[in-house]
Order: sequence, then C-alpha cells, then structure tokens
Amino acid sequence: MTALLELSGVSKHFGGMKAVDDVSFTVRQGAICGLIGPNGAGKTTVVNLISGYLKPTTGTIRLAGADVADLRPHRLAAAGVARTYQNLQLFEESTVLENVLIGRHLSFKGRRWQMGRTRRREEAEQHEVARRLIDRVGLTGVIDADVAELSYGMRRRVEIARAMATEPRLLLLDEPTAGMNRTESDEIGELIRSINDEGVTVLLVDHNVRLVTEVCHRVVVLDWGRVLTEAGPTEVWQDQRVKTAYLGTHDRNAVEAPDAGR
Ligand SMILES: Nc1ncnc2c1ncn2[C@@H]1O[C@H](COP(=O)(O)OP(=O)(O)OP(=O)(O)O)[C@@H](O)[C@H]1O
Repeated sequence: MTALLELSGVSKHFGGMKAVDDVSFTVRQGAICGLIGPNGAGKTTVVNLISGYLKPTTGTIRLAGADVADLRPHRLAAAGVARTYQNLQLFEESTVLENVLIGRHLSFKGRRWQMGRTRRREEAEQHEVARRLIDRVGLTGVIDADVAELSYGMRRRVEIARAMATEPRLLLLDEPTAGMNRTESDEIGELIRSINDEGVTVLLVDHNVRLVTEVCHRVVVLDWGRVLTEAGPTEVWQDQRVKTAYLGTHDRNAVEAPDAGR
C-alpha cells in the first residue's frame, strides 16, 4: 500500500478544548476514504488541518512522504491538495466560469508576464479546461450565470469544479451532499467515483450513510476528536461503538440504521 496522506498523532486544541486528539490514519494513494462521526466529532477540523487552514498543536501530517503540517493553504494547493467547504466559499457575484477559473489561477502562476499571442492562447486553454470541468459537474447550462442565482446543490458542484481546476492529487470534500435530495446526492456519488477513477485520491466527510457506503473504500470514524475505529464501508456500520456514537448523545439525524437513506 502506498500512502498518499498520513496523519500521525495529530491533535488540535482550541484553548482547553481538544477538537482533535491524537488522531492517526492513512489514506492510500488512489482510494476514497470516508471520514465520518457525529456532529462536533472533529471532522472539519481535520480537513482544516490537512488543507493548511489550521496548524496541528502536535503531530505530523505527511503528503506523499513529505511533512506538510506547516504549509499554508496556497502551498498545499500547489502541492496537490484541494478542498471544498462545509459552508460554501464561493464568489457569489461572479459567474460559474469565473469561480472555476480562480481554481485555474495556480496554473497561470509564474507565466503571468507572458505577452501577446502566447498569453492569449494560454488564457484560451485555461477557459477550455474550466469549461470542460463545468460540463463534467453538469453545469454547462449555467456557465455564465452568477453563483448567487444558483440552487444550493448547483453551488456545491461549482465548488467541486473549482477544486478540480487545481488538478489535485488529494481532494478533500467536506459534506458535499449536505442539503441535497437522494437523486442529487447519488449524482454527486457518481461524480466522486469518476474523479477517483482518474487517479485523484479522495477524503470524503459526509453524514450520508448511503453515499459513504457506496463510494468509500475505507472509513475512519471520529468521536470526540479521537479515532473510534477504521473499517470497510459496510462493516463500519455494524460496529457497536459506531452505532452508539451516532445514536447516543450526539446528532440522531446522521445515522438511524446501517442502511438509512437507501
Ligand atoms: N476555531 C474553533 N475554536 C474553538 N472551538 C472549535 C473551533 N473549531 C471547531 N471547534 C470545536 O471543535 C469541535 C469539533 O468541531 P468540528 O467542526 O471539527 O466537528 P465536525 O465533526 O466537523 O462537526 P459537524 O459534523 O457538525 O460539522 C467542536 O466542539 C467545535 O465546536
């Protein structure tokens, strides 16, 4: 197994609060790994740590063997880590195309002083890549619409297209199906699979049991900031500790039963 991402003894404390507490897990190159747990378990904090938005209090984070725990988000993006956000972070008054082109910005870097025809050709190429991605996430019909005009589900797709525009090797998806109906979330599942088929490793945070079970190769469960268990996508729901964590003191909407939402 070749590990693309390795967290080792990672903790994040906010004052006296241990949001993430001695977390270790590995994501295999080419895998889709689920990161699940009840509300407040520490999932988004882990995503923030991996993507450089937070620095660990202790522990190491390795990407393809290199220690990246101290890198800032733009350096991590350049190293191949892209993400979406639980609370959408889009430029609402810009078009879908413009939002995705922002993701292409990294590719422009270092070439921005080119002039004339070369530059125009490069810009045309960037537009073409962005258009293909927008097509891929099913938003061709609204490519020139302002994001503010789009439905919530469509905005989530814009975020995925923008993340993919950076040509990541690791894609972190923070609740990509939040607020979606079953058909929409199934489509996102298909999209995640097709992205993974192209060789992009995925870390998927989601409360949707069906999605996690169907697309993930491996699932890491967090509870109270710690790794509760790690297992295959079907067996994980059979684990009594996982059921207790979800059905106990935390959010009951997340998981009612192993096949909830099917
Ligand atoms: N910046 C912060 N300052 C203080 N506490 C924080 C901060 N960020 C997160 N926390 C706390 O850390 C804990 C873990 O939060 P986190 O958002 O990572 O959980 P989560 O598993 O993503 O939850 P959800 O499923 O509700 O999104 C929570 O108790 C949260 O209140």
